[in-house]
Amino acid sequence: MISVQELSKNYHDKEVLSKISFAIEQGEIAGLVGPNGVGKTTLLSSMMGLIKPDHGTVTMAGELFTKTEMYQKVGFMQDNTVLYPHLTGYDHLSYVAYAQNLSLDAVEQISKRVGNDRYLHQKVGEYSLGMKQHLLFASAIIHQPKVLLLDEPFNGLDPTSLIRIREIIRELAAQGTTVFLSSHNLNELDRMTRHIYFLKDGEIIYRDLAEHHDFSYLLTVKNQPVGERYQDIQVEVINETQFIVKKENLDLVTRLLNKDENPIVDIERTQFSSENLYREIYQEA
Ligand SMILES: Nc1ncnc2c1ncn2[C@@H]1O[C@H](COP(=O)(O)OP(=O)(O)OP(=O)(O)O)[C@@H](O)[C@H]1O
Repeated sequence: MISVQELSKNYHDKEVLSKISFAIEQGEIAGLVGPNGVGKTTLLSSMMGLIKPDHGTVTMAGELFTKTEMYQKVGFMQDNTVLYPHLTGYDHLSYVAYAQNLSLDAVEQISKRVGNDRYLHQKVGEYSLGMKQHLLFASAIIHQPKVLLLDEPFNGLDPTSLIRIREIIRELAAQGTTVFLSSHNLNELDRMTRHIYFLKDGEIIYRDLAEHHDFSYLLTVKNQPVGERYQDIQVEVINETQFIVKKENLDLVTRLLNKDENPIVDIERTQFSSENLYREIYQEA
């Protein structure tokens, strides 16, 4: 889980974060949203202890952000300025594996899973934006973190990569990883989470999208759900692996599917988009 308490950060006399407090439960995927320059990267970097906040504390997976033990439990996908152009993807991942006390087998495994194995031995200076994103994502999850912070993970990804990374994030969350994901891609956030934290004037505005509108979810699962326990839940069946579930039943159905090891392959909110909330909060036309 993630707990942020009264976190403040000023740059010179400009207040970017103003005593921010929030908590994200274990296994949740939560979104962080806000206009350019509002302070999302500052918040994530402060949570990681990479920027020293002026005030406040952060605890992730039970570890305080001031402790080095935290880095064994938390993964952070930063922007690509942290990459070294003269090193290969393999060099980068080997370094992270070494720092995390993992064998080099972990490098091969994670590269296959994320899909950057094809150009692993190429220098990063020759990478496209999407190729760098793959490498940054692989570096952030190579150690199966308990908490995962992602800064703009979807930038520059082609549709196949986007689907794969979305699936990996969901798999990690289903296994108990808490995910905090900063993105300008509201469509993607609509697909992945119902918990959104909007950053405005240094403060956090939390919205549980399920509380705002009466909507349902179209779920696509891996296998046909079977068993008596599904019988009492009102669902609209589309086909063997697709059905619509009302918002109030989503948590229950998700729990049952997790128990049956039947992962949700896709989830789509019907009727509503967080774009409406974004406009309302930032008062855009
Ligand atoms: N090292 C720094 N020194 C001074 N001001 C900074 C520094 N880093 C960031 N800022 C300022 O802090 C504010 C927040 O920046 P930050 O990068 O956190 O925004 P962001 O929400 O991540 O933006 P974007 O969506 O464009 O990535 C901006 O006004 C920026 O100019």
